[in-house]
Amino acid sequence: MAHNMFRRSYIINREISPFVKFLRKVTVRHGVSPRVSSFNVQSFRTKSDNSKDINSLFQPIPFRKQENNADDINIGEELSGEVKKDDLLKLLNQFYRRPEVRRAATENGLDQKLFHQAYISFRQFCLESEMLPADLHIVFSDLLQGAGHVDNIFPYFMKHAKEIFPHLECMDELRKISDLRLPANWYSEARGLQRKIIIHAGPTNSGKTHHALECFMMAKTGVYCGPLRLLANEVFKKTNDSGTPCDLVTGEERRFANPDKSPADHVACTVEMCSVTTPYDVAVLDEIQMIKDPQRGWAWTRVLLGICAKEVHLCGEGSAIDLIKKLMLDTGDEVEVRRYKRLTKLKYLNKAVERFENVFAGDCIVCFNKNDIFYVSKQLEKLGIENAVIYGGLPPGTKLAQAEKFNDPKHPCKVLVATDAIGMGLNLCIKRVIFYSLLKPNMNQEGEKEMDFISTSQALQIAGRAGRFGTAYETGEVTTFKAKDIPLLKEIVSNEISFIEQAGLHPTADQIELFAYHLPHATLTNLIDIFTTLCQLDSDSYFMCNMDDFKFLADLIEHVKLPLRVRYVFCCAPIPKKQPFVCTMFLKCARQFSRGEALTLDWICNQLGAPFSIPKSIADLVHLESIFDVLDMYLWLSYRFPDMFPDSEHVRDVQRELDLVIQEGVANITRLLLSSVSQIPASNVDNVDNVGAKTQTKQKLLLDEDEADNSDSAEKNKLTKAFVIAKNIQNEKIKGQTSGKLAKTLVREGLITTAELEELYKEWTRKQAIEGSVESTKSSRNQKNEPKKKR
Ligand SMILES: Nc1ncnc2c1ncn2[C@@H]1O[C@H](COP(=O)(O)OP(=O)(O)OP(=O)(O)O)[C@@H](O)[C@H]1O
Ligand SMILES: [Mg+2]
Repeated sequence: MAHNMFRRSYIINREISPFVKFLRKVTVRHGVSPRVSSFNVQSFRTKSDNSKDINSLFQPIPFRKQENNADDINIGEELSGEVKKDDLLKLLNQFYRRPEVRRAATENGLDQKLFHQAYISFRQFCLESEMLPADLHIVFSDLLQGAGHVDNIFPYFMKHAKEIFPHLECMDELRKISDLRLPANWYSEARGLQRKIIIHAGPTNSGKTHHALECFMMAKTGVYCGPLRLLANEVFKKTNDSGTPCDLVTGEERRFANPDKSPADHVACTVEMCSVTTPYDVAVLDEIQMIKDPQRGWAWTRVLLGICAKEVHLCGEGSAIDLIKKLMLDTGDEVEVRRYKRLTKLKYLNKAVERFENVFAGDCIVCFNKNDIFYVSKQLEKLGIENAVIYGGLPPGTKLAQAEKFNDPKHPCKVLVATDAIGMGLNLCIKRVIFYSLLKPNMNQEGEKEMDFISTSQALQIAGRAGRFGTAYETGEVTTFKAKDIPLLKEIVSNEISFIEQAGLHPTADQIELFAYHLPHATLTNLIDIFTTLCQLDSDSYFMCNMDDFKFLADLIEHVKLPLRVRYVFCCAPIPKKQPFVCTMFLKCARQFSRGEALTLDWICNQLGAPFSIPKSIADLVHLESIFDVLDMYLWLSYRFPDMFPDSEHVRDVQRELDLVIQEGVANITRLLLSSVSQIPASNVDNVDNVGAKTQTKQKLLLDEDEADNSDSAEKNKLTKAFVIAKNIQNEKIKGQTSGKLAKTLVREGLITTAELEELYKEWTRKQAIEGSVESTKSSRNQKNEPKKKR
C-alpha cells in the first residue's frame, strides 16, 4: 500500500488533463516556458498548530491491568464480598453523569476531553482487572449496599487519571521549565561583563564586515560568527593569511592554525557552533538580520545575548537596529551604531534582457529553483555561451570552483547562473544581476511554505552582488529577464525594508530533557509540541522558531531505541529532509547507533556505494549531492559522538574526492542536461511541496527498499507539479481562504479568472475520485503479490 501511495502522483500522469492544458495556456500567455515556469513552485505546508489546546497534546498512557496470580489473595473480596461487574458498571455510569464530578475534575485540570478519556480508561481498569485494589473494592461494595455516596469514587478516579496523564501532577513545573520570558538571564557569564555592542549597519557591499574584521584581527582574542560555512572559511583564510593564527569551527569541520592542534586565540565559526562560555576580547556576529529567520534565528539571539566578549560587532541591515537596542536594554550593554554607504554604484536598468542572446560577459542570472537553473544553463549553452552554475545543494568546493572559473579574467566562462545561494558568502565579479523570476518559495514563521514575491531585503541583498568593490566592475547593474518584471522589481526595491520586530528562540536540550523527566512516555515530537504550546515568551521581542524540521527527523527515528539526549542531538543534524536518500541514511545511522555498532568507514562506504564515478546524467548528479550531504551528516555526528563515528578523517577524504567528482560533473553540466532524458526527480527539486516530500520520504522509508522509479519524464514531472498547484488551491479553499496568496497571485497576474479557479477545484475533486479508484484497484492487485517495479 505504501508503495502504491508513493507512486500515486505518477498514476495521474498518464493522460493530459484539462488542467495541464490550462497550465500550458497560462505559461504560453505569460511568456514562460511551459517546462520551466515560475509556477512550478508550491506553497502552503500545513501549519504545525501551536495555538492548539494544550490538553489535546497529552496522550493517555495505557494502564496496567491488575492480574490475579494464583497466590494473590483478593483482600477486597475477602473483606466485603464479590462485586458483580454489571453492578460496577451501573455505579460508574452514575458517577460519570454527575455534574459535581465533572466540576471537581475540571478543578483538577481535566477538561471535558481529558475527563472523558480518563473515565473510559478508569472504567476499563475497573471492569477488566481481575482484582481491584482493596480500598476501591470496598468503596464499590459499600455503595452497592447503600452505604456512602457515588462521589466517593472520585479520589480513586483522580489517582488513575494522574497515572495515565502524568502532566496533571507537574503542570507548574512544566510551565516553569518552558518560561522563556527573560532569555538574557540564561547567560550568567555574559551578564557578568559590561559589553559594548557596535552595530555596523548599511547596504550590501558597504564595508561592514571589513571594518568589523579589522577590529577582530587586531584584538588579542576574537571570534567571528558567520551564517555559512563558506563565510567562516573565508574569514579563517583571510585571518591566517594576515598573520593572525585562526581556527575554523563548523558543524562538520575543525581546523587548527597551530600544528599541535592547541586552540588559537582567534576562531572563525558558523553561528550555531559559537561557544558562549569562552571569553573573547572581540566577537563579530555577521548578517545580524538573520535573527528573524524562522528556522535559524535562535542561533543569532543566543550569540547576541550570550557571547562573553567585551566588544561585540554586529554587521547587517539597519532594519535590526531598533530590535537590538531594545534587547540590550535587558542586558544593560552599551550600544553604538556605525552607518555605512555603498562603496560602488548600483544602477537599476529600465530594459529587461528578454532573450538569452542578450546575455553578456559579467552577467549573473538569478533563479529561485534548480529546474530554472538547469533550463537557463541549457539555453545559454545552446547559444554557445559558457556558464558557471551555483546552487545551494552543491558542495562548498564545487561552489568555489564555479565561482573561481567565473571570476578568473582569463577563463572564457563569463556568465553565471545561480540561485540566491550567492546572496551571502561568495566574492563574485558580477557586472549585471538579472532576476530570471521574482517569485520565490518562502518558509514563514508558522513553518508554512508559501510562494511569494521576493522581499525588499532579499532583492537588495541579491542585487547588491553586482559591482563588488575591488572587482573589475565598479558600477553594478540590475535588471530582470522578463519585461513585465521590471516595474515590479523597481517597486520591490523602492520599498522600505521592514523593521525586524522579534528575535528567534528555541528550547534547549536541557529544557527538553527536563520535560522528558516529567513526561517519560511522551515522544520527542510530543515533548516539543507540548513545550512550544506551553512556553511563555515576551512576544514583543521574541518568537519561537519553527521546529518542524526537527520534529520531522524525530518522527523518522521515533521507533529506534536511543537515549533522549542522543535522539535530540541526532535531530539537530543538518539533514535536507527533501532528499529521501539522505533521510533513509539518517535512519540507518540511527539504527546502527542504537545497536551499539560503530559506524565505520567501511560501513558508510558500503551503504553509499563508494567509490563514486563521474555523473552521466542530472539524476546521477543529484544523487551524488545527496551522498555528499550524507557524508556531511556523518561528519556532523562524528563531532558529537566520536566513539560511534570513529572514521571522520577518512570520511572527510572520501568527501573531498566526491567534491571533485561533483565538480567534474557540474563542469560538464551541459552534457548532463543533454543526456538526461528526464528532468531531475521531483522529490529533489528545490521547490517541491514539503508535505508531499515528507510523505514521499516516509513512504520510502517504510518500504526501505530500492529507490522508487525516478525515470519520470519531464511531462510527468510537470503534471505532478500541476496537480500540486491544484491541490494547493484546493487547500486554500479548504482553509476558507479562497483569496489565499497563491490564488491571489494567479488572479493578480491575470493568469486565472475566478471561473477558471472554480473549474480547477471541480477538476481536482474529480481527479481525486478517479485516483482513489485507481489506487484501490492497484492496491488489490498488489495484494495478489504482483512483482513491484524496480529501478
Ligand atoms: N576600506 C576598505 N579597504 C579595502 N577593501 C575594502 C574596504 N571596505 C570594503 N572592502 C572590500 O569590499 C568588499 C565588500 O566589503 P564587505 O564584505 O565588508 O561588505 P559588506 O557591507 O559586509 O557587504 P555584504 O552586506 O554583502 O556582506 C570586500 O571584498 C572587502 O574586503
Ligand atoms: Mg558582510
